[in-house]
Amino acid sequence: MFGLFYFFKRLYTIFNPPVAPKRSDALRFGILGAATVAPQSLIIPARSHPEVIVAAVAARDQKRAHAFAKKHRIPIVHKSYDDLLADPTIDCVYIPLPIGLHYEWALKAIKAGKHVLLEKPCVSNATEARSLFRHPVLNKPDAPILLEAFHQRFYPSWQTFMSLFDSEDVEEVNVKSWLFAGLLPFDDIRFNYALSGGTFMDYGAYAVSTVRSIFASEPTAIKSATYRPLPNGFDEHCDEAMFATYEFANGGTAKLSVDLQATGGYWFPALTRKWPNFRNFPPWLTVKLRAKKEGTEGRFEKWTQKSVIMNNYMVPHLWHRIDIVTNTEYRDTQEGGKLVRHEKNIEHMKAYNWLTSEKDRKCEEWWSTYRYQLEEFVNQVKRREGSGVWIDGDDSIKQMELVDKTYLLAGLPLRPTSQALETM
Ligand SMILES: NC(=O)C1=CN([C@@H]2O[C@H](COP(=O)(O)OP(=O)(O)OC[C@H]3O[C@@H](n4cnc5c(N)ncnc54)[C@H](OP(=O)(O)O)[C@@H]3O)[C@@H](O)[C@H]2O)C=CC1
Ligand SMILES: O=C1OC[C@@H](O)[C@H](O)[C@H]1O
Repeated sequence: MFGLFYFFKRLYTIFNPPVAPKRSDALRFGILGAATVAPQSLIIPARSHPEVIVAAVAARDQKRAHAFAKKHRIPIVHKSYDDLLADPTIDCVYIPLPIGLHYEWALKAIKAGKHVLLEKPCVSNATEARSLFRHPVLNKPDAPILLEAFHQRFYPSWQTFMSLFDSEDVEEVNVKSWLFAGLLPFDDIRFNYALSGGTFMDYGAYAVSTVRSIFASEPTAIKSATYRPLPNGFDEHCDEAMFATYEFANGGTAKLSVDLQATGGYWFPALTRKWPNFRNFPPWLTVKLRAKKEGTEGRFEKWTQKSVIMNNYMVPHLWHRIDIVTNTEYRDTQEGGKLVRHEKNIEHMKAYNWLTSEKDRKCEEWWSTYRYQLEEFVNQVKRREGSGVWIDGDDSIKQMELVDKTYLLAGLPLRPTSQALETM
């Protein structure tokens, strides 16, 4: 009963956080585009941050820009994205544009000396990623900060989850990221090749980032990659779903299943094949660790095997649960290792804030993934240490290299490179 009350109170506060008085040295953010995601990813989190002011927005359509600014109490409306970048009162720029425009505007923004919070995935492909993250502007002293906004990695539950195992011991990872069919129209920006759409760019980006973090390395091989196309009449270069298997140097494998139009899976498949499928929503993943021999008692060997499951790894601030499943087996060495006893234990964990052992890290139970991300972004801009969680440019480049390789193996073209590409 009390649990339910605190659950709803936390949810309410995520969307209605207390407003912090702003410091005189607060960073002034501008947003490129009146994007749907901007309130959840920046505008609401900014309210509780004493060092962040959302000061300006620019949209292609002036009426839309003014309506957006009024709704979210943003004082300045610029006539164009270029005008916003030229505004000397703006320190940081948030870019929630379609992926195909990320490179061009992120490059313009860093060249204008702005710090950039860039929506995920950072750019369309690895060529763009290398050009952007290795751009000479970022090597200067006092260079702007550029962050690919993989918000979920900043959240305590992800860090807690990662602390529960050693990457070397991971045998198998299974990621299931399905969005039930019908929520996104087939003409959404996510399914538009010219804008670098595709399910693997969207939900897939989270899945790829996740397995790369879990193994703390890049795959040595892609064992398989297959996709399901969009229905006839929609973009043939965009994947509606992608299924891939990767192999890693420690012998482990990762299986990804990402789908933005999940259907079927019910009884009477012929009848229900087009029904939306809610089975793997919210997205979740399992990490299976190698079995370990714990010791010997007389003729018996004790073995344990753990699996760690992260339920709702993408937006854990709404709700999440970490399950730790431990299988203990006793084997008789005089009977060829015959199983004589099996015990199964399941523990549940949650981490809506940092653990007690991490008390020096700042947090509130109602901070969203985006609020944690904003905290670290500001820490980096202000050259402060922060929680230590960060995603650097090399990480973003490797991420896009794997996305590219997967698309090619699946038989789809790389997402198109921007006309604005600069080669060094
Ligand atoms: N971190 C997260 O949790 C999420 C991240 N995202 C990411 O955020 C970005 C935007 O997603 P979302 O807010 O859902 O999308 P929207 O379609 O709502 O917003 C995209 C914005 O891009 C602008 N835009 C500029 N050129 C184009 C064009 N040619 N076609 C369409 N839009 C254009 C529009 O701005 P204008 O107002 O100027 O017209 C629009 O507001 C994507 O990169 C996506 O991957 C999305 C959802 C969640
Ligand atoms: O980043 C995202 O997170 C939430 C999803 O619903 C969305 O498609 C994606 O762009």
